[in-house]
Amino acid sequence: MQEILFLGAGNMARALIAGLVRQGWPATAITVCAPHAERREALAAAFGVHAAPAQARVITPGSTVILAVKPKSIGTVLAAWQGSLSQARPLLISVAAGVPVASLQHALGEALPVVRTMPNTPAQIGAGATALFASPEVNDEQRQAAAAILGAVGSIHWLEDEGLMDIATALSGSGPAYVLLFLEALEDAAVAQGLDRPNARALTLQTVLGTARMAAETGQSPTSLRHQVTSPGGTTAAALAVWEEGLRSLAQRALTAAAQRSRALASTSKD
Ligand SMILES: NC(=O)C1=CN([C@@H]2O[C@H](COP(=O)(O)OP(=O)(O)OC[C@H]3O[C@@H](n4cnc5c(N)ncnc54)[C@H](OP(=O)(O)O)[C@@H]3O)[C@@H](O)[C@H]2O)C=CC1
Ligand SMILES: O=C(O)[C@@H]1CCC=N1
Repeated sequence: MQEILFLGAGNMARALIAGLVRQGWPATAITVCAPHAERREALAAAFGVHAAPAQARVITPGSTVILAVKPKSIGTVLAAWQGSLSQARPLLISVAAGVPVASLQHALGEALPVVRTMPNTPAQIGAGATALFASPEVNDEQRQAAAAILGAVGSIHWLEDEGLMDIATALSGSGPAYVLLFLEALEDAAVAQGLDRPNARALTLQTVLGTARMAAETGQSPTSLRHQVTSPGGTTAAALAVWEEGLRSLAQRALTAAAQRSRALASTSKD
């Protein structure tokens, strides 16, 4: 199994490591490197991976490096690792929102093979969704290596146009937060109308889970499945009339805002 070095020990590194180890990736083939000892050691304790301080700049040839730091830290981190990356020429997988391959290669000072990805936090239970874009320097073997790593923690979706990474980021990278906000809003509305919180939470969760599974497993379109719930003149139609007042335009505005922010993050990585 190939060696993986994580640069960064935050939320996304944790989600990917949790998912990889849960899916059977050997923990001893994973090293996590970050400046704060508590955070990297917490990952070592939780998952059995190796932890190393940020100064340990050794990269094994043939390994994969996963860049999991904030866009604004990328310039500093790549400058610090430049010598070791240049020598070992590993496959570099970036999970950073908004940061184009060209910016990463500019920071590296050379065109190393880079797979730019946008995973999401359900990766921690093997239920992630990742969009991927490969730079021209990535060979078939490296493409397969990236697919094996991200594919171990969920579904993978290659994009041929890097420009689409911003909308993929807005949809699936940030998407878990939208679904969670929807869960919160439904649960709170039910509680406000008298349902106890444990029942409100359980009914909300199972409704969203069951509906997503039904859509995935039947292969029917969301529109068709929605019609099956909606009796003419019934309760669902009464609620949908309210949702239709704003939900679709809110979805457009929310994804536009996220995609714009993704594009803007590219400039923070050059600081
Ligand atoms: N959170 C999410 O849902 C998603 C995030 N992403 C992307 O993942 C990346 C990380 O996000 P997230 O995990 O949420 O952020 P966090 O702030 O949780 O983690 C950032 C990590 O970067 C580490 N770091 C900072 N400087 C260095 C350095 N010099 N060397 C090594 N590590 C360093 C920090 O170290 P320390 O812990 O020591 O301070 C920290 O562990 C971002 O680019 C984001 O766009 C992509 C998809 C989804
Ligand atoms: O909010 C963010 O910027 C990151 C990228 C996608 C999800 N979280």
